[in-house]
Formats: sequence, structure tokens, C-alpha cells
Amino acid sequence: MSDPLKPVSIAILGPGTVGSEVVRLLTAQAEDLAARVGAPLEIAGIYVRDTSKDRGPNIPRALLTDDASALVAKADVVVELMGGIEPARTLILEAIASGASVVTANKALLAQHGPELYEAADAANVDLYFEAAVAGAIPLVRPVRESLAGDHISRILGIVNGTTNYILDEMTMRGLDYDVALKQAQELGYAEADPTADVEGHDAAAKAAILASLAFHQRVAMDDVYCEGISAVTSEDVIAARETDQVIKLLAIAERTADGVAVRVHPALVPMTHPLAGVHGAFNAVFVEAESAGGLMFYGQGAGGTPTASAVLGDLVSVARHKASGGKGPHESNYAEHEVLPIEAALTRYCVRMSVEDRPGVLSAVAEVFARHDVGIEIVRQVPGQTHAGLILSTYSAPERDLRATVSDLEASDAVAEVKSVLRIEGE
Ligand SMILES: NC(=O)C1=CN([C@@H]2O[C@H](COP(=O)(O)OP(=O)(O)OC[C@H]3O[C@@H](n4cnc5c(N)ncnc54)[C@H](O)[C@@H]3O)[C@@H](O)[C@H]2O)C=CC1
Ligand SMILES: N[C@@H](CC=O)C(=O)O
Ligand code: NA
Repeated sequence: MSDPLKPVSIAILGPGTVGSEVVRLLTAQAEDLAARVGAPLEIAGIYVRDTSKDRGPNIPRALLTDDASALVAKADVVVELMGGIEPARTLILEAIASGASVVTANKALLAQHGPELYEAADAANVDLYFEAAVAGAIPLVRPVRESLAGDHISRILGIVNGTTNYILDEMTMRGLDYDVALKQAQELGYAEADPTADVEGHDAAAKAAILASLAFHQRVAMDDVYCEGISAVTSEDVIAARETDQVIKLLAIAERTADGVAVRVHPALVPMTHPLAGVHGAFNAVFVEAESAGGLMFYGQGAGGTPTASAVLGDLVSVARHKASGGKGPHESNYAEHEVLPIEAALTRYCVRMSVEDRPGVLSAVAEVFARHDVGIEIVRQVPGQTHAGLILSTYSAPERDLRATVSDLEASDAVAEVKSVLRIEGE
């Protein structure tokens, strides 16, 4: 425990979209933060690669340094907002080894190297907080890690990536092209430095791995998460969804069943009437189902510099309080050993859009393929076409492996000219 009047020194690594807002708010709200912490927060330095570059009025030049290790060594709390694996991992380990607590928004790093970092933090008896790493401004890590620590979480389902929700929403509501919407998301500060992480679902998968680890009290790594992004979603898919009163959302789903835990990220059709359909722009929404609490819903801004800075500052106040007055946050809880199940075992529903030969007997040939794999058809819609007829079939819930085998046989069937898209259905 330090002297309560002694300032808590903060190192900021990476004053980008989020980091620059953290620095601005640390200065603008200095008095309130000092009162809440019980000691002033003092920025010891800001690590950048190029100290000569002007970074605007919010980033005082005098605080810039290009010597990250020296900065980390003199800080009580290190706030890592550079992103990426290295040098973030090494600098966080250096911080922990020198006795500093760490606040990070780096989900990619936590999903890949979380165990190493949690173990180092526990061994050094320092805090490692990461509220901003999952669903931006929304308090979600803390509720799952602390508020629900006495309950049994069975399912988490939601939208956890702002960039892809923004893109799909702009395509749906304004008919924007995918590329234009992505560019806008980048300009608004929602996207990762390499937006492939967003559009291919890796960012959502990292968040899903972190949430599943916290919810199920075991280690779930990035590689355990089945992941499909939105880069294959076309304007035609978006229009077809709208015509049937559905929207396409990128969902993260973590479930605990009698057989184990399953974690997946993929685009899905959601009925317009479902609350997730009303989540627009870069907002996120996450449903948590727990045995005693029942259903909980978390909603708010999932990306953007200022909202994310709010989550970082919340963590910073907590860990700085511990530095000023003693105490420590929760350590990693990883005692459970449920099997991590493959996607093939998941029960899902498919919507298959295809063009078929426009001749008698085709519908029964198609129906036979579904029956062959014991997959029930719930809804059939036929759309007249010029050379071929359009057919949209929605299935009842079935094991993913049977649904895949059905699609594979449809592709090989003489009755089917082309399987145009396959989307899972969720939220009904
Ligand atoms: N932008 C957002 O809405 C959110 C971002 N995050 C996470 O926050 C972190 C930061 O994200 P942004 O601020 O959006 O990124 P950014 O790219 O705007 O900022 C990163 C900053 O770190 C610097 N940096 C990167 N690598 C460096 C290195 N090797 N040495 C020195 N400086 C380096 C960059 O020059 C830049 O100034 C990432 O981990 C991201 O995943 C989390 C939630 C929301
Ligand atoms: N790129 C991420 C930023 C927040 O985590 C997103 O779009 O959600
Ligand atoms: Na959050």
C-alpha cells in the first residue's frame, strides 16, 4: 500500500483513437478522479514511436517518450492501448514484473496469451483489468467476472463487434455498399488497425473467448472458437433477409451444455422483432443467461475512442484505488474442465437460398435431400425467376454436421442449379 497522498503514476502506451481520449479525460477530469481514487493520477509518460510528431492539443509533447521499458519501469499502473501482440505482451509482462498493475483494451492479446498474463499478474499480486477489451463502453467483463461470480452462466449471446454491426446496419438501413460502410467505420474509429480482424470475425471471436473463459471458469482460447466473418455477406443476402422480415447480424454465442462448452461467431438471420435487430450502428448488445439471475441484457456503445476510454478509466480508477489504499481485484478463475465442443455438435438452424430447375418434381427432390439427413423443413418460399426458380428453405433446429451434409448434397443434386447462400437463424 502506498501513501494515500502520493500520486499514482500512470504510463500510457499508444495514444491512438482510444489512448488519446484516455489522456484527454485524465487531464479534464483530474480533480474528480483524484477524489474517487483517494490520490492524484499523474501521467508519468506516453509511449510513442516518434516523439517529434505533433499529436494535437490533448497530448502534451513533454510527456512523449520512445523508451517504453524505462516508462513502464517507473509507473504504478500501465495502460496498454497499442493493440497487437508484440511489443504489447512483453511490455505488459515487464510492467507486471516491476510491480505495476495493468489496464488493457487488447482482446487479441488476451485471447491468445491471457493465461500467461493472468498467471504473471497473480504471481506478482498486481491487477490486470480489461473491461474495454469486450464490448467497448458496456460494463460486461466486470458483471460476468464479479457480479455473477455466485451464479451459473449457461449462455451468452450477442453482438460484440461495432464495426461489423455498423457495416451490416448501413447495408440494411441505407443500402450502402460493403466497402463504403467499412471505410466509414474506419474513419469513425471503430475498426481495428487491420480491419480484417473485424470483418473476418477474429475480433468477435477473441471477445467470445474472453467472455466464455470468465463465464465458464475455464480457459477458452481463440482457437477454440468457431469463427466466420461477414466478408461473404452480399447485398443480395441483406435484401433477401429484409424481404422476410429478418436482419443479418454478426453474433457471438457461448453455451454450456451437458456435454461441454461451445463458442462460435458467425453471421446469422435475426427476426426484425428480436431486440438484437434493433441494435444499430456501432452499438453492441449482449444477453447473458444465468441459472439464478435469469436473463440479463447489456447494451451500449461497443466501439469508438470516447466510449472505450470510459471503460479504460473505470478500470484505471479501480486499480489506482488499490495502489493508493490497498486491495486487489479478482484473480483468474479457471478451475472448470468442460470439454470444448466442435461446431459440428452445435444445434443450429439454417436458411438455404438456392436457384433450382423450374420443372415438376424439383421440390420433392430437394425435400428428399433434407429428409435423407433427418433435417426438418419449417418454411419454404419460392421466388419466380427467368431461367431458374428461387427457393428459400428454413430448417428446424438440427446438428450442424447434418445441416452441412444436407447443403453438400444439395450442391451435388441435379435439381439444384446453385446454392446461393447459407445463413444460420438465431433468436427465435
Ligand atoms: N477503437 C475502438 O473502438 C476500440 C479499440 N479497442 C482496443 O484498443 C486498442 C487500441 O485501439 P485504437 O486506439 O483503436 O488503435 P489505434 O491504432 O488508433 O491506436 C494505437 C496506437 O498505438 C500506437 N502503436 C501501435 N503499435 C505500436 C508500437 N509497436 N510501438 C509504439 N506505438 C505503437 C499507434 O501508433 C497508435 O498511436 C486495441 O487493442 C484495440 O483492439 C478496444 C475497444 C474499442
Ligand atoms: N474494432 C472493434 C473495436 C472495439 O472492440 C469493434 O469494431 O468492435
Ligand atoms: Na466493456
